[in-house]
Amino acid sequence: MSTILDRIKAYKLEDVARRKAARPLADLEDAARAATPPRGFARALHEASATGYGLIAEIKKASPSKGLIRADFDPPALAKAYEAGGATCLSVLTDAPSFQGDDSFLVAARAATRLPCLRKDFLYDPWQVTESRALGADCILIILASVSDAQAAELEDAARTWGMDVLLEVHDQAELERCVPLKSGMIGINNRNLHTFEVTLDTTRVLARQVPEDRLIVSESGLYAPEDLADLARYGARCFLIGESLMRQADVTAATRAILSRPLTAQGGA
Ligand SMILES: O=C(O)c1ccccc1NCC(=O)[C@H](O)[C@H](O)COP(=O)(O)O
Repeated sequence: MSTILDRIKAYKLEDVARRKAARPLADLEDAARAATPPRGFARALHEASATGYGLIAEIKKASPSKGLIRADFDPPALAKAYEAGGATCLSVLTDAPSFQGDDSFLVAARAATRLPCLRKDFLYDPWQVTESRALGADCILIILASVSDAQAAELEDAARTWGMDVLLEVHDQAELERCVPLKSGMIGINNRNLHTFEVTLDTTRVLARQVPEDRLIVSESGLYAPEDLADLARYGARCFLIGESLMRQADVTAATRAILSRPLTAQGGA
């Protein structure tokens, strides 16, 4: 039986084929070269997590698991609200069919702040990596559950060619082991199973201990309270990717400050 991730992959491959047919590669590469330089996504997270938490705050209108999350949706205003609240980086969903995202949201959010931005989308083809840079992305996501080893290496190489960082996303031990030959220093542990939508912070509790020490851990999804961050910090996660729980708040700046409000101690807990 096909899962949501299978369905996303199927329509994404068709969408990429359409986009490639509509835009010559040379034109896309010109746009990528003309984009403002990458802002150092991984560097920002390393710096923030040296003394506290690194927060990737997500601009997310809707999702397959929750439907519409935020009706009052203004990406530049949300980007500014996150920046004022202390976010380290932004994640912007650009996928339309499942998340009501749009490429223009990334462009507008990045232009509104100085924060490095992740293009949160489903990438299978190096063409999409070049497109991400042309849109201004500072980082791309590679979802190990949805690509082969060869595809992951190819996407990573393309991102490095454009000076972008890469967040490698895993959900189980087998996917984590597949990251070993890859070069990116950031491992995102997604607490959400993208096939079943089940969310448990135990995913981070179990996998974080197995991540090599030279990689930066980002715990993703299902984070609602400062206590969640403090708890996962004890397992070695100092960086977090949070969408829904912040997007549901009227005052996004206050919510961002609040979730970051339990700072780390020297022992790594709060
Ligand atoms: O959010 C979903 O329902 C979803 C379904 C299928 C594939 C991906 C999905 N989400 C992408 C994400 O990983 C999250 O947007 C991100 O980690 C933030 O999660 P949350 O804080 O729970 O909104």
